[in-house]
Amino acid sequence: MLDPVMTKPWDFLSNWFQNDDPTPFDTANGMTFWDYGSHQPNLARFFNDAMASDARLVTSVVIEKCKWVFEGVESLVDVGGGTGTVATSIATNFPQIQCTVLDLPHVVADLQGGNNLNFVGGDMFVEVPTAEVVLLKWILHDWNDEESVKILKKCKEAIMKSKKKGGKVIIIDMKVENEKDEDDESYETQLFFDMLMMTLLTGKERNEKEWAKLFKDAGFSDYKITPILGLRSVIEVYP
Ligand SMILES: C[S@@+](CC[C@H](N)C(=O)[O-])C[C@H]1O[C@@H](n2cnc3c(N)ncnc32)[C@H](O)[C@@H]1O
Repeated sequence: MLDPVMTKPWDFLSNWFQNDDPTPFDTANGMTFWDYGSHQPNLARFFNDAMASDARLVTSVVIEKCKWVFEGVESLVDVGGGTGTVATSIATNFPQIQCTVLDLPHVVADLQGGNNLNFVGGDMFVEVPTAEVVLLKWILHDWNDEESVKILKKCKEAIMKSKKKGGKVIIIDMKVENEKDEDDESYETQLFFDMLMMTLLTGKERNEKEWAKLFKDAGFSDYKITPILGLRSVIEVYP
């Protein structure tokens, strides 16, 4: 997070307010964060390592506290699943689930799957592989509402094409609170992540009302939120 590539965009906030670039990162580097990663293996490597470290912690908590979200599931695609830390853990703990990781081609190019795990290079805005369950961990907060609705619609198409009925999207992401409670650090973390998503990407952090609007706009009928770790929740979204 302290690599100059990540810190430089903060110096460009003022310029960005006066131009039409999508993000301060674009103003500082002349391309989007994801394009930069595809040109600069170093950024991609340390970013993917950071994501994998977070994934190890969060997945262990989800598997311990929310095992039931995966019970009875036969196929799952982890969209934007990075180098596969979450999917590997799910594939190991739930051998009956056929797991697929979808990520950008350069991220998954050299990765090998296993018995019930495979990697697919692609673009989630174009197609999400068919599966009963679609997992989105740390994905939708990277994108604005319009982009998030497009991703969710692709996820819904993937679920509807699955032969097994009763599918869902499982989102692992932040649900922010608008009211400030006694925990200053937790409130500051929400604000920091909201600013970080705006500075590096086109995203934002969302409260429950904002999440619910995304789900409705993408054609989903219901959802259930289970808080798991700090500000992080598991959100199950039903077609
Ligand atoms: C914030 S990371 C989250 C990684 C992983 N889900 C985790 O939580 O550890 C976002 C991921 O989305 C991937 N990504 C970005 N644009 C994508 C696209 N158009 N199609 C598929 N994956 C994409 C990135 O390469 C990155 O691995």
